[in-house]
Amino acid sequence: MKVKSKSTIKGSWSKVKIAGNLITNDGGGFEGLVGLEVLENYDNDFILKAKKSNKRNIEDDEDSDKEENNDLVSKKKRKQNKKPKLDDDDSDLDSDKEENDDLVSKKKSKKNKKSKLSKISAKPGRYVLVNYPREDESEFAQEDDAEGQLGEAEEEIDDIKTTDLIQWKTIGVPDSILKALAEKKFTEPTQIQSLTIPAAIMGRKDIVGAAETGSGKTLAFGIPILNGILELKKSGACMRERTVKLKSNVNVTSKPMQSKRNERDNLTPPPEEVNNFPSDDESNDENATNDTRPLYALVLTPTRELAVQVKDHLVAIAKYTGIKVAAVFGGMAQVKQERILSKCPEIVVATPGRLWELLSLGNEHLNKIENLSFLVIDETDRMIEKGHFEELTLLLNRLNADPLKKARRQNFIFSATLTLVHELPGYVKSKNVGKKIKAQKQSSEQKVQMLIEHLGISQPKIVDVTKKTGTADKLTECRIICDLAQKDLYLYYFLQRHPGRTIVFCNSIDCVKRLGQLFSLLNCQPRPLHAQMNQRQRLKNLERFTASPTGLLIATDVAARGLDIPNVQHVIHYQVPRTTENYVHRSGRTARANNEGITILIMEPSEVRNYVKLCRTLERSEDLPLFPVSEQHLKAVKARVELAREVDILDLKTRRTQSEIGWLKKSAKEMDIIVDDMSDFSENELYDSDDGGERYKTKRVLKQKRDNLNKLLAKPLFTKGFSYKYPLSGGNLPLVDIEDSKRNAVNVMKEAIEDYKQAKKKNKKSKF
Ligand SMILES: Nc1ncnc2c1ncn2[C@@H]1O[C@H](COP(=O)(O)OP(=O)(O)OP(=O)(O)O)[C@@H](O)[C@H]1O
Repeated sequence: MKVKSKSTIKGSWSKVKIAGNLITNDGGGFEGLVGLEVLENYDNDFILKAKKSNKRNIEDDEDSDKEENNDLVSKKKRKQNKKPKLDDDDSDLDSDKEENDDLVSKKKSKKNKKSKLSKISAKPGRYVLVNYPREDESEFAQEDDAEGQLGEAEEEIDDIKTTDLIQWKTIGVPDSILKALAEKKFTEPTQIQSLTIPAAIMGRKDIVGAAETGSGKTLAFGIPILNGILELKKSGACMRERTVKLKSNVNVTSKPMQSKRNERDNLTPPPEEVNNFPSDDESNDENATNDTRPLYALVLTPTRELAVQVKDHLVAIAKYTGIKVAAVFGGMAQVKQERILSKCPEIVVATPGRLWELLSLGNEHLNKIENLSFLVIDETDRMIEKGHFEELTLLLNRLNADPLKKARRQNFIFSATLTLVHELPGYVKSKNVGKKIKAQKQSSEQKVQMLIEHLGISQPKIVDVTKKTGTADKLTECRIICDLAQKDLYLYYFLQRHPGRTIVFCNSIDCVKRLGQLFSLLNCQPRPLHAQMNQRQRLKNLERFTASPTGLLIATDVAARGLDIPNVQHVIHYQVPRTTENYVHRSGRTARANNEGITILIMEPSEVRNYVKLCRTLERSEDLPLFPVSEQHLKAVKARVELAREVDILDLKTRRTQSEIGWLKKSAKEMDIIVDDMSDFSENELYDSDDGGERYKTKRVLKQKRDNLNKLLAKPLFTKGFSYKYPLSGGNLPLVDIEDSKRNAVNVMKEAIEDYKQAKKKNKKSKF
C-alpha cells in the first residue's frame, strides 16, 4: 500500500507497533493490511507524486459513481421540501440554519469549485504519512443507519467530488468526516492540520500545537477526536472481550514507556467505561435510551462565546458521524444545561467555571469525566494564567489522580501564543548587573516544557508553526499617534472613511460603555460586548454584528481570543493592549483563513512604554508604520464628535435628573401622608421648583444640540472624488496623494508602506 518504493524517497521510515493480529481477512475493509509504517522528513517531490497516485485511485472510484450523480438533479427535486434534521433539538444554539446554509452552498459549489478558503495550503515540513486503508462506502451506511437520522443528508451530498480531498485522506481522515469537510469546501488541510492530525490519529500522540490565529486549530484537534470516538464506538464490543483477556496480562504501571498508541491501545478500559459502551443491539436501536453514552471528550475554552463557536464547528464536522456535541458555559440557565447533558453528548465543550459547578452538583454525565478519552485545553496559555480559572487546576487534579486513566487519555493543547516569550522586566535586568548567575529570558522550548509538566502530559508531538512576527501572514499592521482627547476623532474618521466590519478593542468595560454611547449618538450602531452584560445580550450582539457588513463591535478582551467571525476587515486597538498576547489575539480576529485584514493601534504618548514592550516581545526591529489620515477632514470630524460628546454629557445629566424624579415620586407614594399632599406633583412642577429652572434649561439645550448633531450627521463627511495628501512618518518626506476611489484600508496602508519605502530610498540617495 505504500505510495512509492522506500529506496526512492528521501526520509526515514519507521515501523508502527500494533497490538493484535496484523494479517486480516475479516471483510472489514482492511484485507491485505500487513502493517503500518511512518515516513518523516520527506520532500516536496514525494508529496506531488503521492497526490497524483491518490488522485488516480479516487478518479477510478468516482467513475463508478457517475451514474448515481446523473440522477442527482431529479433526486434534489424530490428532496426540495425535505430538510434533514440532524441536531439536538434541545439546544437553542444548535439551529437548523447551518444545515440550510450548507445545502444552498452545496448547490453553488459546482460553479465555484475552489473556495477562497481552500487556498490555505499545507506546506512542506515535517509530515507524518501512514498507509491508511480507505474506508468502505458500506461503512458509511452502517454508521448512518445506526444513528437512524442521516439517510436524507446522505443523498443530498452525492454531487460532492472527492478529488479535492486527497490530502485529507492521506493524513488519515475517515470518510464520514470527509463528507462534512467537502460540504464546507475545506478541500485540503491547513499547515497545522497537516502536521498534527496524522500524529494524533495514527500515533495517538498528545499534541502541543502553536499556529497563527485563524489557521484552523479547532479542526486540528476536532478531527482526531471525532475519528477516535468513531474508532472507540466501533471497537466497543471488542473492547469488552479484550478487557477480560487484558486484565489478567497487563501490568501498566510497571511497563516501560511505549509509543502512546501502543500504550493506549493496550490499557484496560475501566469497568465503568466498559459498562457505558452501548451493546450491539443498542447502537442500532433508535428507541434505546442515550444515558448509556460515555463522555468521550472534553474541550475547555476560556470564554462562553468561544465555547459556542467550537461546539458549532464540531457539530458541522460531526454531521455524518452520529456523534453528539454540546456546550455548557456560564450565563446560561443551569436547568437547561442539565437537560442538554441528560442526553449524554459524547463531546462536551465547556468553560471551566460552569463545568466545575455542574460537576460539584453531581451531574451524572459529567461525572464520567475520569474516563475521558480526549481532553482539549484550547487557548492553553490563557487558561493556565495565574489567578484565572482555578477550576482548571481542580479539574486537572481530578483527571490526573489515577495514573492508568491519565495514561489512556489523549491530550491536545493549542494556542497562537503558546510559544511567545517575554523580555525580562526592567527591574530584573537591573538586578542582574554584576551577578554571577543571571536571570535569563525563558526560551520557547522551556515555556512549552513547563506547560507540559504543569498539565501532566507525556511525550507529546510539539508543532510550532508560528511566524517570527507572531501575527497572521496576511495581516497589515499599523498605528495612529494622537493625544488622548483625539482618539475618538481618529476612530470616527476611520469608521467613516473606511466602511467595513470592524472590531474596536478597549482595555476596560467603562471604556466600552463610553464608546458605545458616543458612537451610537454618531449613528454608527455599535454593538458592545463585555463581561458585565448578560449572556443572551452578548450572543445577540455578536449575531447582529456578524449580520452587518459594516458592523461595529466594541469589546473588551473577552472577544480577543478564538472568535471566528467571517470577514472582519478591521481590528482597532483603541488602547495599546496590556499584554503582547492580547495584541496578537485581538489582531487575529481579522486576516483569518488566508483573507486580508488590517489592525490599527491608536496610541497616545503615555502608552509608548507598553508599545515598546510589545514591539520587543514580537522582535520587531522597526516601528509599526503610520496609517495615512486626511488632516483636512479632521476639522469636520471634530465638530461632530465634540457635539456628540456634549449631547452625551447632557443626556447623562437629564437621565440622572429623571431617575431622581422617579425616586422622589416612588418615595412619595410609599409615604402615604406625603402622597396626599403631593398628589398633583408632576414632572413640570419639579422643573419649576428650586433648581428646576436649571433642569428645564438643560433639557432644552440638550434638544437643541441633538437637532444640530442630526443635521451635521445628515451631511456627507467626505465629498465625492476628493483626494488628499498626507505626510509620511518623519515629516521631512514628500506628501503623497490618496485617491478617493481607494477606500479599502488595507490597500491604502499597503500603498503608504510602499511610498514610504520609496521615499526612504530617495532620501538616502540625496544624502550622498
Ligand atoms: N482546511 C481548511 N480549509 C479552509 N478553511 C478552514 C480549514 N480549516 C479551518 N478552516 C476555517 O478557518 C477559519 C479559522 O479556523 P479556526 O477558528 O479553527 O482558527 P484558529 O487557528 O483556532 O484561530 P484562533 O487562534 O484565532 O483561535 C474557520 O472559519 C474555519 O472554518
